[in-house]
Amino acid sequence: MAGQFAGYQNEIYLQGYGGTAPPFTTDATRLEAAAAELMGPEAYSYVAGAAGSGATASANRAAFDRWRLVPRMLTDATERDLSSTVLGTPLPAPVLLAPVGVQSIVHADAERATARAAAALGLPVVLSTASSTSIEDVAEASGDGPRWFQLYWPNDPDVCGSILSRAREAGYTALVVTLDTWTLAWRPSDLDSGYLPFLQGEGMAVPFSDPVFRSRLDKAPEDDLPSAVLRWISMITGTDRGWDALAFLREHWDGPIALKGIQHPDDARRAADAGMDGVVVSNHGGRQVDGAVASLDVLPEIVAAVGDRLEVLFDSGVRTGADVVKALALGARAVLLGRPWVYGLAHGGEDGVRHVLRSLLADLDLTMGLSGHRRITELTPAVLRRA
Ligand SMILES: Cc1cc2nc3c(=O)[nH]c(=O)nc-3n(C[C@H](O)[C@H](O)[C@H](O)COP(=O)(O)O)c2cc1C
Ligand SMILES: CCCCC(=O)C(=O)O
Repeated sequence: MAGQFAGYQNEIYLQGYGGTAPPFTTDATRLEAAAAELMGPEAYSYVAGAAGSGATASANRAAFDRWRLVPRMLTDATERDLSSTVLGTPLPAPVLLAPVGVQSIVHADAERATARAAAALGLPVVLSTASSTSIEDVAEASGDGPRWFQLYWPNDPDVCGSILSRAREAGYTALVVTLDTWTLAWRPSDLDSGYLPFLQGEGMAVPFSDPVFRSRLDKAPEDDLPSAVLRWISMITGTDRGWDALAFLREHWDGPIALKGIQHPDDARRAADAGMDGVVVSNHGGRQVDGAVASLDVLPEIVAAVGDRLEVLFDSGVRTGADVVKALALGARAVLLGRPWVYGLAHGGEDGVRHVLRSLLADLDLTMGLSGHRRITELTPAVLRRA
């Protein structure tokens, strides 16, 4: 197990392609700057953008900086095993690819490229309902790789049931239900460019390939795109359902379910009361409520509230191996990574995503070893100090 991921460091040195030379940088900030040059300005703003002033997106990063690792010496951490099981899925390391919609605006290979890169490393993709590739096509690209499905919850029960049964059929094992985006937040960069990919029919592959959704339309999406898009948007927006409605999902999904976008311990308790298997502590990467609390800042209290009843996953702001260690030490079962691999996709499709994931895993592996930790279970709050 030693160097299972750390070996990528040697590979880079030996081939002499570190820094900003080809193929790609290993630094998250430079990666984003380079992606900005490669992507169209609208697509870049959409991916990088945040709600409002960007206060929550910045707070997500600042929260990591308030915790520091305390490395331990002579612990014999040369042999390391980062493996873990998350919502029933055995993983080589507790890292998943966060659900990210409309990947066609980033690269022509879109979700297929991402699925292949993730599968090569044994990390799960969480396929977005707002995908630009269908459930079945991504399953095919993912092959034997682990895959989960993220639901934007249609208020038409038959449409919802149809999408869920397609995902189960196609081998997606866990369901992530996103609750924090029942309407899009105020996002100035997209408003200023007047850019919303959905209105151009991007990110519609899941509903448009669904027979039940199609049966709800007067005209097929191929004949009347705007009406089909608006019909779908009207189905997934609104907050007419309450906690009771989770019973419907429990009935229609026989695998684990996690609720994404949880930020209050009482909501986490309600998730546990409703028979959910997990929550994802997340503020959607600062894309929804501007001024919302940093995701990492609420993680400990949510773990304290429900950590013994369900699995607590985490996202928003993870960029480095040390960030992963900090989130796991504060009680996360696993972390989801968002924007960085999307920038990798912009750089080089499947290779770019793989590079970003391998870089993060190598950094995580080295940070674990150099801090004196061999296993994920050794990460507890005791390995951190407040800065
Ligand atoms: C371009 C983009 C699209 C996203 N699309 C979705 C989505 O379709 N469903 C969802 O649950 N979250 C979506 N998210 C949120 C991510 O799943 C995740 O919560 C967030 O990106 C994590 O923060 P990070 O980017 O700082 O790592 C999206 C994020 C970005 C940047
Ligand atoms: C319906 C919104 C899908 C994309 C998304 O979640 C985001 O842009 O943050």
